[in-house]
Amino acid sequence: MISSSLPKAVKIIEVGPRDGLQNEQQTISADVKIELVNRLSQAGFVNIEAASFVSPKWVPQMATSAEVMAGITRRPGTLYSALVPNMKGFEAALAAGVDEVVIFAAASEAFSQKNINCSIAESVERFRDVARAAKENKLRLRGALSCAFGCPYQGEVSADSVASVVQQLRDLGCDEIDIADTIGVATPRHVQAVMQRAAQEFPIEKLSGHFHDTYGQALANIYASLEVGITIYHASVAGLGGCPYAKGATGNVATEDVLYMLRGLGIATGIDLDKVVDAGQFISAQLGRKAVSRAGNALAAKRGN
Ligand SMILES: CC(C)(COP(=O)([O-])OP(=O)([O-])OC[C@H]1O[C@@H](n2cnc3c(N)ncnc32)[C@H](O)[C@@H]1OP(=O)([O-])[O-])[C@@H](O)C(=O)NCCC(=O)NCCSC(=O)C[C@@](C)(O)CC(=O)[O-]
Repeated sequence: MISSSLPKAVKIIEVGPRDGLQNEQQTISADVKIELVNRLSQAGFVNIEAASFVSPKWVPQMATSAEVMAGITRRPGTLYSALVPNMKGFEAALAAGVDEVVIFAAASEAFSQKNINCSIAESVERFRDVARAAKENKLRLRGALSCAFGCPYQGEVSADSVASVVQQLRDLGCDEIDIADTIGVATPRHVQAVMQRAAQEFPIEKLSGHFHDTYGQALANIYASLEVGITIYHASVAGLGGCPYAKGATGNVATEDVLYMLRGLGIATGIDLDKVVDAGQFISAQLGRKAVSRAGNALAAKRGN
């Protein structure tokens, strides 16, 4: 059932420093990453995905994660999150002082193998220890579910496969679960169907939408998710991003575009759009290219920078 009214407020998780930068071919210094996180903190995000404690052989760009976590200025009220694939990653994340660990599974067997070198069942077993350790250390636990709308290796992914992994992540004790369109193939009705199926297994207010914009559908998919009551969204400043294990995947939906749309809809986020535009211009200049965010570039041009 689609509710006729949209939520009055939503939470935006800024994933640019992690999902956004992990696929960059050029080495980005820890100092630049720290400056980016600091600028995003000042913009008012309550949750920033700042790091990833994965194997540096698999994702070299994230090898500076401990340095980044040590160098940032923490804003009271902001949670700093990091991806953790196993206990080795958990120990590093704990030592680095992350507030929230993100275990990441897939709704597709093929993607699970390519991304974390094990089956979905094996990944859930591996995450069991991480989940227990997170609880023991009073860290927040988030579960990410990749390829919830399609897989680059096996194609279609059913809503029931998504629901089955949502159930398993719920049983591990996740506080929040991300339903991710890793390769950006979803369209609005499909998104609503999958979100509603996932919500049969996990409270809808703790489900989030993580949309890549590969096919230009991300804002439409967020609007469709708002219609069914999803109130947490991931976005990446300047539209940074791509997954190293999903060929052709482009960036996450740009945070500036999402904030611009939400502002127009009268939906509160608590985030200062101007400061996000500045952060987007900063990181794009560092990367030597124009930001992918249409709203970000338009607002920057209007201001004359
Ligand atoms: C899971 C593994 C480690 C398995 O990788 P493996 O090769 O099967 O594991 P292993 O246990 O044999 O370890 C291999 C080497 O990595 C080391 N190692 C092992 N673990 C760690 C660790 N945590 N931190 C640092 N080092 C580690 C380990 O010590 C060893 O080093 P060596 O002995 O060869 O020198 C690997 O596949 C991996 O790191 N994968 C991560 C891939 C990744 O980060 N992908 C992008 C994430 S984005 C995503 O998933 C989608 C999402 C969440 O963004 C949502 C969306 O957009 O849709």
